[in-house]
Amino acid sequence: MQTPEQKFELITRNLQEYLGGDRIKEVLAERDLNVYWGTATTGKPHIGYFVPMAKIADLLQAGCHVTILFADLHAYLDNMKAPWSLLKLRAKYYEAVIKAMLTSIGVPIEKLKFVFGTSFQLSEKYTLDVYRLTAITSVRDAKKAGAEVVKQVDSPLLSGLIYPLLQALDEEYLDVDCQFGGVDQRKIFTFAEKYLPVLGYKKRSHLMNAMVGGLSGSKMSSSDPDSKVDLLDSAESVANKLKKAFCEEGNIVDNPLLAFVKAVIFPVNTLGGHEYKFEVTRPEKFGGNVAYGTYDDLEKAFENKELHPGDLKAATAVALNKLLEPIRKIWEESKELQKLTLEAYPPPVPKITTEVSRLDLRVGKVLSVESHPERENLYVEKIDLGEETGPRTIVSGLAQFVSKEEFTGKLVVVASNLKPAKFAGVLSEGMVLAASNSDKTVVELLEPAEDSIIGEAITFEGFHSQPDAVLNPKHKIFEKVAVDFITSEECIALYKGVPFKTSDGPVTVKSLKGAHIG
Ligand SMILES: N[C@@H](Cc1ccc(O)cc1)C(=O)O
Repeated sequence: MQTPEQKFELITRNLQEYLGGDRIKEVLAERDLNVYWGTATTGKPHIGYFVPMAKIADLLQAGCHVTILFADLHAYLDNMKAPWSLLKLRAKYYEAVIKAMLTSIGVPIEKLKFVFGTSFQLSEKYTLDVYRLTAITSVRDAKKAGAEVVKQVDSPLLSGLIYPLLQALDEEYLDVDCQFGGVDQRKIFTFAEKYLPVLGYKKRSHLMNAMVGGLSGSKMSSSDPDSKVDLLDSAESVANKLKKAFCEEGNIVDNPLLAFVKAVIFPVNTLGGHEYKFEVTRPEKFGGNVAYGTYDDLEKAFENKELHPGDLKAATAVALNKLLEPIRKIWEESKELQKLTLEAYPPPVPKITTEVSRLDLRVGKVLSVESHPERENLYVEKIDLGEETGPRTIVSGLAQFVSKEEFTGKLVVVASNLKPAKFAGVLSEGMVLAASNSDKTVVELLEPAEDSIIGEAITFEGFHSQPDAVLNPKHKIFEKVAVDFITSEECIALYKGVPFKTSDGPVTVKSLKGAHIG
């Protein structure tokens, strides 16, 4: 049996900071503590996640009731780091990988409670509390609270302001005494301490672990592949990344490797009072094998230059791979998890450049349509392409196929970087795209989806867009590309089988299938 003091010691050891220690002690004097740790289900979790996992092991050992929150809605609210369509899949991936990590370090996962944010954050009561909270929170406080967690962008979104409010409410709805998180969460934690009581809810305590730095010296981030070690990286890749890590001989202050060994390797391997030695293997001529029983011994040896960076890196790679091996094994043995990984984090389609990349196709709005003064098969339109220089004049051979009434006001697709050319005396500054059947008896306009934006570019997935300012007519780029413009069985305009797209979806024609576009 542990005393409340022993439990408190275990709960708070190795933390960078905690708030509300007295309240924790009060609870412990009567019963075990209810705690939760939340993670937004965004990018793939990396090895830095071992730090909170080690603390979760401590919490369980101290008899705490621990809940793990997969904050799926938060992943969306933070600049759509997880797009809505991938939300469920990302949350599933997190669940699998976090459970694998816990298992790898010997934590009995059946003692934990796992909860998804959207399973309770969309209830009527919770939603009303969000509104109540928005009505008493200043924009300034909301902004400040999220500053170190929510991605800061040039034009901040409202969702990022609401994020900390929901995190504060989670404490009430998960019915805990205490929230645990990285020290980066500090401002959200103090926000919660200030505002929950205003809503008539209990003020919670907060536990904060230190953040481990990225291997190149900065914060570990998914956007810098060399600074981040993924939980499913191969053993060789782990060794290679550590080899490249920033680690100066004798420097113990700015040393991501040592920081990682201190925050993860020692705590994880000494859970439950286990004996552990950090082992370094090296040839006799470099001092032979050594083992360090405490982090302090290791640090001292490194500071005194008795341990070389190369040897520290190799030894850390071995220790880390021991933690990762069971996780890799779970994935290797599960086709389902491999599939989930690909679905939750679809690899970006590599883009290619072809002649279509050089075209500049834009959404235009037809403002007016006149008959051409000399040619009865031609129209002269004014078309708005959203340009500061005003609408363009464009001549089109559509008079026999489309009435003026039908044409006026329509959204169309305009080839906007053709060299301006005269048609029977009228200068045309572009070309309206249309599909036609083989004997040219039916011609139909290409129609962007109705909420497309005037002036936006038509895109083709998988193809780069690098339009020429003006296409040289001698090279016949447009003509060459147009050979591969064709409408599908669903009347969608395609280039080599890829739809013409705007922000509102594919571009279509009224009825022509398998028809050429020009
Ligand atoms: N803010 C946490 C995620 C989180 C979300 C909601 C919570 O209630 C708790 C935690 C993070 O940065 O990952």
